[in-house]
Amino acid sequence: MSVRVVARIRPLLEKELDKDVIVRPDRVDPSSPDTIVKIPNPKNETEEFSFAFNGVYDQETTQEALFTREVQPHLKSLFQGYDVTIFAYGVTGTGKTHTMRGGMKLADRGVIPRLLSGVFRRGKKIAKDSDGQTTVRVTLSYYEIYNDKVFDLLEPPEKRTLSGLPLRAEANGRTVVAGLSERACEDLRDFEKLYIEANNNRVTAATKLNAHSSRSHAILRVKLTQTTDGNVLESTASAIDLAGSEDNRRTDNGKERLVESAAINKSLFVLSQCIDAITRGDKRIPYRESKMTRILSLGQNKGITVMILNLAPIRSYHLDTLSSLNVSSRAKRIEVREIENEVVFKQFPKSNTGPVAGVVRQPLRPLANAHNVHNGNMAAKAAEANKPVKAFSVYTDKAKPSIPRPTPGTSISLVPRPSTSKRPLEYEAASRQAKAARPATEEKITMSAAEIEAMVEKKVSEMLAKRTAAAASPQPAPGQPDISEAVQKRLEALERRIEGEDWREDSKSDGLRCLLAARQHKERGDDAAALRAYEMALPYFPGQAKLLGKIAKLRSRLGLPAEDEASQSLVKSGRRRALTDGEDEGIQIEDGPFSTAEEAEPKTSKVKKLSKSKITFEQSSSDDTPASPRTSRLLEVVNSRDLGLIRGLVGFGAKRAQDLVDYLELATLEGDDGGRIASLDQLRALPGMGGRTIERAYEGLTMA
Ligand SMILES: Nc1ncnc2c1ncn2[C@@H]1O[C@H](COP(=O)(O)OP(=O)(O)OP(=O)(O)O)[C@@H](O)[C@H]1O
Repeated sequence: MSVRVVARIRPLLEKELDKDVIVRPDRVDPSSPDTIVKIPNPKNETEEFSFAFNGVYDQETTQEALFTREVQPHLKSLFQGYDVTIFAYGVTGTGKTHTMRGGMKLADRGVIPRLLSGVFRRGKKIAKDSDGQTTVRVTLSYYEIYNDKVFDLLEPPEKRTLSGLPLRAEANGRTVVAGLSERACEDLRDFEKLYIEANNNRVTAATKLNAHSSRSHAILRVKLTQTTDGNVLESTASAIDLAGSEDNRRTDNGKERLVESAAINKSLFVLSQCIDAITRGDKRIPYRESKMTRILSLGQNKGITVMILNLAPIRSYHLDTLSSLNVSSRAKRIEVREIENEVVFKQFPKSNTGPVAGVVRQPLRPLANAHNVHNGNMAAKAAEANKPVKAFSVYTDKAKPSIPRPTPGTSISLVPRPSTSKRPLEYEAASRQAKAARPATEEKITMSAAEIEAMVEKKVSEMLAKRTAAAASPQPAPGQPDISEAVQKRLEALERRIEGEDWREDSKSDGLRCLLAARQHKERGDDAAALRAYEMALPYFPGQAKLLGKIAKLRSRLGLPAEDEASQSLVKSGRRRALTDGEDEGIQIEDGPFSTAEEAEPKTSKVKKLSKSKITFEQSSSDDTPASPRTSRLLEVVNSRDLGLIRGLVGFGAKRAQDLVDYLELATLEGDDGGRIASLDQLRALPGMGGRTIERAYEGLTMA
């Protein structure tokens, strides 16, 4: 079954009554329910885009109706041993919290209290119908991901550590939060008490857009344990209220909010990247890039997933709405193999020694968990059936011709696009075949270094533009030389670094990742998403003329007003403050000016001026005067991208050298200057190269 994606359009708020409504539900034919969301093309208002979903709920939809249609049917499956995940996605202020949590009045209660009510009711019925043979135990854990750190909401805020709780991958493929508390819940009253208390712990702060904006992703896990004659069946319902993405210019966020916002936007951005990667059938899904995506493991959790896309109907959300519609309509194409949890024989704790309602620390379980040990069974079953163990795949309807990409001026209907990508294992098999078919070319490594470099760059470009699926064809395209194993290894190493853990902690890579994603969106023709990604990259590279140029171009293409300088500088100053204060280790960037002398805007160059005034060596070789031999030598070493040579520079350790090389390789993809550094100013403008770094390297050069 694919991830079920439904859209809910919220009503106008009191302050919006005079606003222009641009989002409307529609249906395929008059007798069917709404399944389509229509929204004008921002470039041509006379046309409308249509996005198809599994269900669309209009402004009049009550909390009860939504629950009855979308959640209640899965309660039975939950008790049959399937895991159920329900999550709300959408821009800030679109009604996610309202949908998931709702209000205090009975009619206003959202999905979560209704879900719990259903669980308790059904649990009691099962116990009664079995004459007490079956016991049903409900335990809760509730946590939030705030600035990419996990905090237990069932614990008071004073108990939080700076780094939050760690995540751990279990043998069954699930990601769990280590050291999370669990509390047993006897009935709805128990739950409500806990839930209200925990929500008070949740980090909320007012923004201009929404006075009760939630600044964290909140994840409630309801664990159901059914025991009959010592046999235990466990299943979990997860209800997730994601924080909303937001545009910092629109929300007028302060500095602290900017840091939060960067973390929220990043995780949601990674989520959209994961959705894209899964639907394309990529081998590597970037789950690990954010804690939220690791936990959500969209398409990997083996149960039932419902994504509720919340939408605001008004024009001020136009581009944001389009962007969420794009992401969610792609999510619909993720297919999840439903696998029910196995009944496990287990010595259930005797009632006199077992935990009662109260705090129970979830033990650090051994990797081979006694419960829900799917992996072995799954693997065995999969082997039997000759099926991949992986629980997701993408619809691939190769017989159908591909639907052309939406172009401006065309009304599109985003029904699932036939994908040309392969399922993961097919892909792997194909890539193995491709390697096997390679030996003949492997032997003749007669390329020059420049040719190899060009090949690497071309290949990296393909990889990073996520075209690898196409490249996985067993036969190389006619006329295209295959690449050697050595080059292949180099590419893979680079890709690993980009995808890898080292980069995740490094904010420079976050910025680069945004640039890469922007480029991918641009290639797909999704200008709105590209603009968003470029704008997300801006705080990492403030004042970069090229980046600002791209943003300005896209904004004008999308018919948006030019970038507001004041808000830009707010983003920049907020970013810089966050960096210098070191408030958030997750997004720290190294020291130094980020702008080149030519590119920086005057008001952002305070730090730059300070560091520049200390520099006594050759200031710049960017003007017409020829560079000194020392400058030339330094640039030559840098542009060689030779790790050995670069590490020979004073102040360049392994990490800094590798970062520089990676940056240059990635910059090659972005820029039209071939990623070459032409001046000291340009070099100083690279992330991590500021401060005294370049001065020391320059002074440390010994000239023959
Ligand atoms: N279906 C609805 N019916 C009535 N009011 C709604 C509905 N959906 C949202 N609202 C109202 O809209 C406002 C914003 O909703 P909410 O706080 O749920 O947004 P959100 O998407 O969770 O925002 P954030 O991401 O900032 O947390 C609230 O005042 C809420 O009561």
